[in-house]
This record gives sequence, structure tokens and C-alpha cells, in this order.
Amino acid sequence: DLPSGWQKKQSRSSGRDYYLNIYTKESQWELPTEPAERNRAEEVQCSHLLVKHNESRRPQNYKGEKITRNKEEALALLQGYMTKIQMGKASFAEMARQYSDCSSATKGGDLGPFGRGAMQKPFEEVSFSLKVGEMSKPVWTDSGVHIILRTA
Ligand SMILES: N=C(N)NCCC[C@H](NC(=O)[C@@H]1CCC/C1=C\[C@H](COP(=O)(O)O)NC(=O)[C@@H](N)Cc1ccccc1)C(N)=O
Repeated sequence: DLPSGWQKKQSRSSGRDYYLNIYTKESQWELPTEPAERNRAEEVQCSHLLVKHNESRRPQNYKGEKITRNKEEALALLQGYMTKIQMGKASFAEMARQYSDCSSATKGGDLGPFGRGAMQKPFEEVSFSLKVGEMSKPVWTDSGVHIILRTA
């Protein structure tokens, strides 16, 4: 069976099978392989940068400001932040502190250690599949769209 979050789909145009990750929304032709050491850790520690949108379950940031951007705009913003981090222009913590809509922004995005059952499923699955030091692709939850950095 497929690694967590992956589903087999059929391409409407070519009829070929492809694979879609329901958490990160990424798709690929080749069969997804289980991350090398599928994490069996009881707890992980992650930081995240959350960009909320107008369909978020709580469309306001931790400063109480109302969020009006839509999903597309939220993803575009997040991808811009990811690029800056990947280019080494700013640290994950600096970007989370400056731009995250979650109260963990005051801690550079640090959520502290958590076990399974604490976070929304998409967030948990991706967090537990990251290696320490690895940053995720955009992950969608009811809160908005996140990038996750596993720190321990
Ligand atoms: N350590 C825990 N167990 N704290 C409870 C987490 C609840 C959990 N939260 C989530 O899954 C998402 C992913 C990470 C943050 C988050 C959502 C929201 C923002 O979104 P919103 O709720 O406005 O939709 N931030 C939080 O919850 C913050 N208290 C996280 C936090 C902040 C500072 C220090 C520690 C933890 C859930 N089951 O909803």
C-alpha cells in the first residue's frame, strides 16, 4: 500500500495512473516510496510558518487582525517565504517570526515537542515523515497553509 497521504488517481487527459498527496497536494507519475526511515518516533519537535486565508477555520492572526487573502494568495505568499529560506536569505525562525499567522510566531514558529494526536492530521503526518532538519512542502490544514521544519 501507499505511504501515508498518497492516493492513486487516473489522469483525465491520458487515462494514465498518477499519485496525489492529499496533504501537500503534490502529484507525480512514479509510485511514491516510503520515506527511508519512516519515523517511528513517539514525539517530534517542529517549527511552522502558517499563512491563513479567508476560508481558514479562524480567519484572524494572533494579533487579532482579520485575514482577507484567499487560498491562492496565501499559497503564493508561502512559496515566496520558502524560496527566501531555501536561498539562505533568511532563517526559518526569522521568517516565521515576521510572517506566521500563528501565535508560535513569537517563538520563531517553534511548537515544542508533540506526539501523535496533538495536531491536525495533515500537519501530524507530514511532521512525522520529516527528517530532523528537513523542511516540508506546503501543507494544508483547516487553519491555512503551513511550511513545517522538523527541529528534533
Ligand atoms: N501543542 C499543542 N498541542 N497545541 C495545540 C495545537 C492544536 C492543534 N493545532 C494544529 O494542528 C495547527 C498546526 C500547528 C498549529 C496549529 C494551529 C493554530 C493556529 O491556527 P488556528 O488554531 O487559529 O486555526 N496554532 C495553535 O494551535 C497554537 N496553539 C500552536 C502553539 C503556539 C505556541 C506554542 C505552542 C503551540 C489542533 N489540533 O488544532
